[in-house]
Amino acid sequence: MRSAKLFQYQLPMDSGVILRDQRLVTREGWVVELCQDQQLAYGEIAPLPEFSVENVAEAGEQAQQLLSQWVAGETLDLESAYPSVAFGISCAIAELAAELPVTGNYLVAPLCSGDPDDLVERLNQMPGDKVAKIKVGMYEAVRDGIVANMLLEAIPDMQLRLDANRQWTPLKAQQFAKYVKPEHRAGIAFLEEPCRLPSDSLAFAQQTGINIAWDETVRDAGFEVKAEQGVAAIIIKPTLIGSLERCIALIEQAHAVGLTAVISSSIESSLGLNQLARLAQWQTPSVIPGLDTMQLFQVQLMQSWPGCELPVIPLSELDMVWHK
Ligand SMILES: O=C(O)CCC(=O)C1=CC=C[C@@H](O)[C@@H]1C(=O)O
Ligand SMILES: [Mg+2]
Repeated sequence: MRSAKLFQYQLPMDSGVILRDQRLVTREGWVVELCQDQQLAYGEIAPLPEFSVENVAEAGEQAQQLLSQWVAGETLDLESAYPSVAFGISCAIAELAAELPVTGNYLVAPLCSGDPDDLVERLNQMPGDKVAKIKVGMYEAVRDGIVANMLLEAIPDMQLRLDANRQWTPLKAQQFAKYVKPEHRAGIAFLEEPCRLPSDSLAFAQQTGINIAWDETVRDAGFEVKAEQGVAAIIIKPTLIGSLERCIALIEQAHAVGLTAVISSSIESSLGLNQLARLAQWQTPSVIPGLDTMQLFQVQLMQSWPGCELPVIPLSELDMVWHK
């Protein structure tokens, strides 16, 4: 016996969350509940504005069609579903089948987009490998270079991840690199997407010795996982990529050619974030995932994220919009 429900959520965000061009005031999405033989399982469908191709309404509509098929015992074609829908439904199915292990990797790479002194403080308190992520490309490239160099000098055993989100021209990327002393460059685990064009990013990595990682490029049509000089990692944001199967296939391809795969958030609620931590522990156990995004919310959903004290909204407070 199978049944399914779809709940809608709207969660208030912290005041300063800016996506590419807009402020994200409210995070909207859906919670999938599957029930089979009295067993319940959950998944989150949360298309990210400006990043996802689908919007929240389109995702909800498609989720209802697929869930009806699931209840009827049909095989689902998640490969052609919207990425957020495929991810949310496949997580719930994997949870039901006890395929998605319950232990998670909750060691996150602290994310810093403001004061680098706060980051030094957090890193000094961090157990084990010191990994941090800073957003670059928002201010002067020279300033970014100085900040990166300062952090690498202050914490020599740190592995720094940087993310430029394709903001730099090749010239600006060079200006950045100029301020990072050559002896510190190996401390940069990777710089995500320095330039608008992947070919410029690749040339930058090869010229400067600063490793890069693909994030946006992974979602470009025709992307293939391959080993290239200067490329260290691929970033996998499952909500933007698709089903668990698709994410795992990408992770396996990355490992096969010697690339690191980093599971990263698309600003899911604590429900989805916990599942991402479990996916990370399962498929990329030795890599710190990019999941330091709980701080962007004002509330949590259904489950709490370890160490987070924000209030938790229970499922009973959400509107159930569909069931079968
Ligand atoms: O990768 C991480 O450590 C956290 C996730 C993260 O930085 C992002 C998630 C989603 C959209 C973006 O605002 C941002 C990114 O630029 O990658
Ligand atoms: Mg990015």
